[in-house]
Amino acid sequence: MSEKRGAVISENRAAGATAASPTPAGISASSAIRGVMRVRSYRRLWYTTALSSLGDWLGLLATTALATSLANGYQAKNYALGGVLVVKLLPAIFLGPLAGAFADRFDRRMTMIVSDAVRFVLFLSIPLAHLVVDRDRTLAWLLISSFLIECVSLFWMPAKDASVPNLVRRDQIEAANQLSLVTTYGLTPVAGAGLFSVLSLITNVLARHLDFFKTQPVNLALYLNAATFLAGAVIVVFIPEISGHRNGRVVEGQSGLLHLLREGLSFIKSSRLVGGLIVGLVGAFVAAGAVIGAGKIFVTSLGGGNAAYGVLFGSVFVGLGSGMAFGPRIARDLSRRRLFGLAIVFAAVCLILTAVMPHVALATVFVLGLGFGAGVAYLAGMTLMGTDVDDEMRGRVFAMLQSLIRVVLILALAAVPFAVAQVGRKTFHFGSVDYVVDGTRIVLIVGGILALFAGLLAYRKMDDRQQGAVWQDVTSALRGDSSARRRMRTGGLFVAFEGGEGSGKSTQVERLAEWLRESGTAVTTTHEPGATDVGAQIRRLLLHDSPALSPRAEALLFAADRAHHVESVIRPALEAGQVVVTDRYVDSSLAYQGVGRNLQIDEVRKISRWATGGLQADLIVLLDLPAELGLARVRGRGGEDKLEAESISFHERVREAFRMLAESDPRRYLVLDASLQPDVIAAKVRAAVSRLIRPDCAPAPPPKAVAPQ
Ligand SMILES: Nc1ncnc2c1ncn2[C@@H]1O[C@H](COP(=O)(O)OP(=O)(O)OP(=O)(O)O)[C@@H](O)[C@H]1O
Ligand SMILES: Cc1cn([C@H]2C[C@H](O)[C@@H](COP(=O)(O)O)O2)c(=O)[nH]c1=O
Repeated sequence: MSEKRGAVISENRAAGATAASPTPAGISASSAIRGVMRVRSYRRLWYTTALSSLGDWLGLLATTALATSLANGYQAKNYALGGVLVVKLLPAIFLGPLAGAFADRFDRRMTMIVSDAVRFVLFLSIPLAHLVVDRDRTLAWLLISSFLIECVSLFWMPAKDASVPNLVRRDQIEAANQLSLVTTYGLTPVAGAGLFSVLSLITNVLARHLDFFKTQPVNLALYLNAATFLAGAVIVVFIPEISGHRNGRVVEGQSGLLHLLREGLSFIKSSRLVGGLIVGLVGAFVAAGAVIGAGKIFVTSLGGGNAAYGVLFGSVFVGLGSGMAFGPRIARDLSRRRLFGLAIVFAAVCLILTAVMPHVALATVFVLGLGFGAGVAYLAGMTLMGTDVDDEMRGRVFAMLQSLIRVVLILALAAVPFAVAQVGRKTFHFGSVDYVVDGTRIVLIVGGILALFAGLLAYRKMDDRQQGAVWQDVTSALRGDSSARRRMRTGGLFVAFEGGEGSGKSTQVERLAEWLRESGTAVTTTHEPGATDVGAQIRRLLLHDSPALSPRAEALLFAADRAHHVESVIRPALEAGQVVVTDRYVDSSLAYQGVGRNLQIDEVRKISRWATGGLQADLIVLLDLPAELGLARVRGRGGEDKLEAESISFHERVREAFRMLAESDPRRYLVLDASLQPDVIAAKVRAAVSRLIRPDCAPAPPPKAVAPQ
């Protein structure tokens, strides 16, 4: 429509729409994960991650089992087992930063392929060595190859982690990390343990008939383990998108690894975000190390046995998993920078409370909370590294933090039993009563206090909303108190129609409003740009007056129109409990300016969020139509405006952008084929709107006959 009227306000009987079926402004974890898995290149990377992680867990079980079976005597077996664990942890301490620089300097895909191929050969060499050399030499080779495998894994990990943000959209990074963490620490350990047991059973059966399997009890697992890495390498060959980014670029002048290392270190020193992440993660892992290191003695001091220790230990991981799975759902729109520090503070408080509990069961509850906080923080940290650290630094930052985590864990695990022994039992006298306090409690409290300071410091360093009160943020996040929900409690509902030129938005806005009015609902129909007096002038500037505007100026003018529109038309109508139906809203800016004009979609989103004060539509109806068809519809009416006059490829990109936006948040969108008959479209829209304004979720009976769908 070339010239639009002002906002039409219909003051019918008050809506009284006691909408009880809230449409969350966020997106459910499962649909976010489905969305990210629809990205082909990411899906392939996930297959590789899953295979590699399965190989890692299977490899850990198989190599430790083989090491103990190769050693003779109780002590030697323990040394062999400890030896495998030590050689697995050691490389991270000195190789981590170098591996990160490597991931930033060389083609990440090639790094992953070569790493997987080398791991395949190394894992395969262990059972082969077992076939040709004696037990002692096999054990020696097992330790050497485990060390080398770990070194190679250090190159694979940052290359993989740093690639994820290049394969998915920015708003999908959190879901991608969630999936990757759940796969690595939830699914594959269980699958690896299950597979290991099954392979052991098979080996036992085979050993009854074949001598080979008697002497080679875990080799089947090692062969399969090697195969997972080979398969992983092959899959990465088919993810060319990983290579299409900055990695592999030769930094002009100085491109050496040493230079990259120095550059990485100075970036890490100067970045408040990375500084906050370091402090926070050190705090979180000191807390985790304290619980793991002191857990057994702590449980014993409370009168618990091995079973209680197992439950307490397991609770850390159950909490971690829940934090990663449900954290984003609970935190919703809370800034991830704030969330990171707050989650560590929460974990620290839980640790302190754990330490003062009189009973194992109560302590377990707080250990769950501790794990939950750590899980939320870890996911938020990973997400921030993906969203807020530039591609060229990401490998180094990932690698540095991963190394740091390992070092802190090793140190905490080593220091805690020592500290407990030093503190011993303390007796405090209060009047005539003596209180005996176990050393573990004191160590746990100290660990909690350290973590608390770390969380607060991280929060201070990273807070990006220093003007806004944190309590408001937190309470509204916990209540799920999005502006959409609040409005729906007052009865207001905000529906936006979006789509390309001539897709039938104005027609459908009118049809919906007519139906609502007939059912006695107060409706405001409106549009962008130009629904207010000021807006009408902006519309002229944007669409008709010459000269052409620069893309940024255009984006700002659309935002200015929107700010005035929201303030003077939309918000008052919603506050009055009306249904507001708009022809175009924020998505038009994201699609036309963000994608059509090649401005960054996130930048445009920020401007719109600021202009609207965060007001989102409860339902976005996307009328989807090939650009050519829509343009043919509107060109018939003459008087083309500046945007209509853009090329067909511009309008096709805009269409794709609308579809992509809908795909990333399917619960808020109704995507309709705009080539259907107007009556059919109108009926589908009515059904969706009915579900939002009627508590029983049933579509309202149409006020008049409509064509069958
Ligand atoms: N479902 C439909 N099938 C065929 N023609 C339609 C359909 N819906 C609307 N039209 C016709 O297409 C033309 C454009 O419709 P409308 O003005 O509703 O689209 P619009 O999306 O608001 O356009 P604009 O992008 O200019 O705002 C009108 O002539 C209208 O009658
Ligand atoms: C809100 C908004 C609109 N546009 C473009 C899209 C259309 O080409 C015109 C509006 O024309 P209509 O006939 O009123 O649909 O403006 C945009 O580029 N960015 C926006 O935010």
